[in-house]
Amino acid sequence: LFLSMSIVTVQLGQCGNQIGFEVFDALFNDSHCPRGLCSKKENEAYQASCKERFFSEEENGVPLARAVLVDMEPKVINQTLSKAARSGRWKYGQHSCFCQKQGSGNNWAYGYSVHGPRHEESIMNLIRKEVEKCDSLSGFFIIMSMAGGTGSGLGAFVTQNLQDQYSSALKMNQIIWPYGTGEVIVQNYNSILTLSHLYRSSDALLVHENDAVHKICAKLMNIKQISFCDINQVLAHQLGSVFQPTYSGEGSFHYRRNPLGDLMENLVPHPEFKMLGVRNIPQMSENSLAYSTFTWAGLLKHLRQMLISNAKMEEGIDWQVRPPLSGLPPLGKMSVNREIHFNTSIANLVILRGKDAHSADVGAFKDPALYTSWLEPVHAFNVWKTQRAFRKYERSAALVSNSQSLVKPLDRIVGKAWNMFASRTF
Ligand SMILES: Nc1nc2c(ncn2[C@@H]2O[C@H](COP(=O)(O)OP(=O)(O)OP(=O)(O)O)[C@@H](O)[C@H]2O)c(=O)[nH]1
Repeated sequence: LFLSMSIVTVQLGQCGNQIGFEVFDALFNDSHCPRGLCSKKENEAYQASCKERFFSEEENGVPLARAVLVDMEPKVINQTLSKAARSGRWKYGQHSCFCQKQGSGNNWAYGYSVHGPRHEESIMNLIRKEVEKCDSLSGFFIIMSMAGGTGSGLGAFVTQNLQDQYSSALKMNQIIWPYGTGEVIVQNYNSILTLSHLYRSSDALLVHENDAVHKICAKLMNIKQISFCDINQVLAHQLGSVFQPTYSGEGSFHYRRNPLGDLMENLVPHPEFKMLGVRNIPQMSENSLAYSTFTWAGLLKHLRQMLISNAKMEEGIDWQVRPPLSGLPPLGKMSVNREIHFNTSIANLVILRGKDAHSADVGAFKDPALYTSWLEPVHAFNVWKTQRAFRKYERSAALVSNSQSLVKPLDRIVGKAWNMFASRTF
């Protein structure tokens, strides 16, 4: 009766497949972490809930990721399959991959208009088989880059098909925002095409910026030579801290059944605003973690300031930024310089994991000054909790927000694309 509904993940292109692997690995490792810091019974319920969401069981007992892997070239898929098999703890299904010999060469239209229609039937069949393995389906989690060809073009095509064929299931896309500089020349075109298509067919876009995660690896994790693998592990950690089970309500010890549905309900109150970002705290290397202790009050104070000052990590937060004073007319508000940098939210969800999570005070996130005035502030904030600690963190918090923070990066990409178009680069 209280089993969780399942999520089918679709991993597309190099980026989607590499991230997908790290996500399943993080989920599995966390749910089998020996130090859950909670009762045995509670830990077992947590494991069962995670399993039902993200894994199905093979006959010999090895969990299989509820995932479909799609790429137009075999290299990354083969690497991904063998990494999972080598973990010895979970793997991908033998018949869950679709790949071809030739990529899309960063050509979005090729992914969307050529590969998509050509392989539609095979890909949708694989997805259908995965859906049929679920007792009940919460929805789809679609992982892809925004700037490549296969992941983004084909990903937009597949998302649209999912919308047509599974209109009542939720679709959340995890999209990777490209580095600001030094990547493929057509990334701005590709990004705009991806976003405009997903805006019509997806229920929510969870965005991670490569530049921001790169900085976290450098500053918080102290990694010197940063690889995609490092970036993907940080990203997977953030996603795990959002998608692992939490109690269904205040005082309840049952885990939430429909994670995607609840997430949308809490964070997407208006269908025109569906770009979400994640922040988490604390985030550090295992060495540093061994010597640190945290209080809920301290973590939440920092997390709130990260939100309102639009910082992606704890280091370098601007503590000058304050919510605008209520009662002043909008123009009056803007005249105070520090308030210009204030990041207004539509909705926020705070997720607390670990010791005494029930006693943490999240009142500061309920302040109406944090939110837009055209929605009822009572619906704008939600909190999910569990006593079960996440990975090695005795206490940790994640924040998923629907806020203004992506407006600037979006302006930048649109501006660059127009410039290229105006100088006839296409
Ligand atoms: N975070 C992260 N970003 C990646 C990874 N691999 C590629 N990217 C980003 O994804 C974009 C390129 O998309 P890819 O996924 O490599 O391309 P593809 O979808 O396989 O498409 P084609 O190569 O054109 O067939 C760039 O913005 C890269 O920075 C990864 O493993 N992690």
